[in-house]
Amino acid sequence: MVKICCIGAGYVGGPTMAVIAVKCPAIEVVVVDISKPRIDAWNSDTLPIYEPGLDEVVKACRGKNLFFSTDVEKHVAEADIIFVSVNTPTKTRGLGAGKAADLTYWESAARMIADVSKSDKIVVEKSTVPVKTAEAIEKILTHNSKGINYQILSNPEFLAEGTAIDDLFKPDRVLIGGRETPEGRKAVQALKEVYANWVPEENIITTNLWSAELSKLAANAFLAQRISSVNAMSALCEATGANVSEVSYAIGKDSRIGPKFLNASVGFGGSCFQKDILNLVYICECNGLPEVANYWKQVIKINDYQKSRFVNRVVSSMFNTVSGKKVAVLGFAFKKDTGDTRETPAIDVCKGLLGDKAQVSIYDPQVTEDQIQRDLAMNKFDWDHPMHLQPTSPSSVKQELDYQKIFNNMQKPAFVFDGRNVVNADKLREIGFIVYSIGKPLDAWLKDMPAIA
Ligand SMILES: NC(=O)c1ccc[n+]([C@@H]2O[C@H](COP(=O)([O-])OP(=O)(O)OC[C@H]3O[C@@H](n4cnc5c(N)ncnc54)[C@H](O)[C@@H]3O)[C@@H](O)[C@H]2O)c1
Ligand SMILES: O=c1ccn([C@@H]2O[C@H](COP(=O)(O)OP(=O)(O)O[C@H]3O[C@H](CO)[C@@H](O)[C@H](O)[C@H]3O)[C@@H](O)[C@H]2O)c(=O)[nH]1
Repeated sequence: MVKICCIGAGYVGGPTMAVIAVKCPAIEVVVVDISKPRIDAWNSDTLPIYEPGLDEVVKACRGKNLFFSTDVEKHVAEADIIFVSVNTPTKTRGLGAGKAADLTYWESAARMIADVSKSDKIVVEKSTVPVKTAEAIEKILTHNSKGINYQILSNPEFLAEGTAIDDLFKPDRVLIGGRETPEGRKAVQALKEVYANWVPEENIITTNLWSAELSKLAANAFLAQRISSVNAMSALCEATGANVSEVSYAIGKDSRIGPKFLNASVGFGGSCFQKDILNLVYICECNGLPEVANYWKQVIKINDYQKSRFVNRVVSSMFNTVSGKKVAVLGFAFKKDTGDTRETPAIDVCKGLLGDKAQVSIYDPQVTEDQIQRDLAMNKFDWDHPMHLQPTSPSSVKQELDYQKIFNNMQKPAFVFDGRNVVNADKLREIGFIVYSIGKPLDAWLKDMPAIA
């Protein structure tokens, strides 16, 4: 029986390994982590992350061929294939602080693998890492190899939170990079055979190591760039009377552009886009490519601009101050169907409003009050915050808001600011609300109170 061990039981390690286990009954999969509360939660009825469909997959194979354990060394020693799926946050100190990826967790995992291994291993980079990381890992592993043969593969993960299980069941592609040597090709083949249990062969791409590592950063940069592009357009739409949804639809009909990922928003969030673009920017700078670095930096600058623009709209609409005014914030996670608050634009929006002394009440069915308090207490540089994986109790009860009742109880004029273009603005206007929708023609009220973006 092939044995897989995954180091890191987070948003990637947990769901990815659960899907491998459910699709490959002949493989034993053990997910290990240094965090006991996290492992305990994976072994309980309340999983540490909320992801539609995850409970069912875990329940189907946990205790059969899927295990969660804190006994990291034992399971690493026994494994044939080791996935490393630890966090790789942005460095907050020292060389490259604010941009470069912090590989502390990766390095300690690699050193531990070198220490405890007694048989040949395939070590798979699942975490998103800077291009050329495999070379550094190879050095750590082979430095003290005791005759053990290590093959390093890059197998970046492309799942998006909120749709992780669907994405893993039907990936657009699986990417495997390896050394172009006979041993390297053999290792690539071994990993390919795992995925071939459910992924069609034509969707499994094999490349060299550096292409695989860089493709992950490139994919996230391209995706985030689309959002910044449409968000930049949303500002111009508001200034001209164009409607960003109509513009997105019209351009998305061009098959070269395509319709996906063109929704204007208050800005992208999540643990990946900003971190990975900053990392890309740093790599470009280190390779003497400042023009390329500046090009990608703009994607983040527009994202920051979009968040400030939203806050400015709120404040300027209410006579340039929200001091003492009660603002309800509906939704705090970085997107729907997740409880993850890493880099959520809601943090910046709430901080902007609190900075203007608003009274802010926040609600998100997937996020605990403690988590929100921690997020708002953190200063901007604490990019990775390990507390985010506390068990949550997913509530699937959908509650419809009674906007008429809400309106009746609010001070007038009453406002709704929609950072995701999800409310029915016409209906709300009929009730009497002044509504701001990103990138849509402005209400007369808002036109008279131009925001300084
Ligand atoms: N979150 C996503 O949607 C997503 C998608 C694709 C790729 N990625 C990438 O995957 C990687 C992991 O992301 P994540 O969101 O799962 O992170 P996470 O913080 O949710 O999980 C990482 C886990 O690794 C554990 N860990 C750290 N060092 C360890 C060690 N030495 N030994 C054992 N366990 C250790 C931590 O305790 C934590 O539970 C990152 O590089 C990220 O960029 C994330
Ligand atoms: O048209 C869109 C699409 C997304 N978003 C926002 O963009 C952010 C990121 O969304 P999404 O990409 O769906 O979620 P992530 O879980 O961050 O997934 C991204 O980051 C992962 C980590 O690297 C990759 O694996 C995925 O392929 C990549 O989509 C969220 O705040 C969304 O609300 C928009 O504003 N407009």
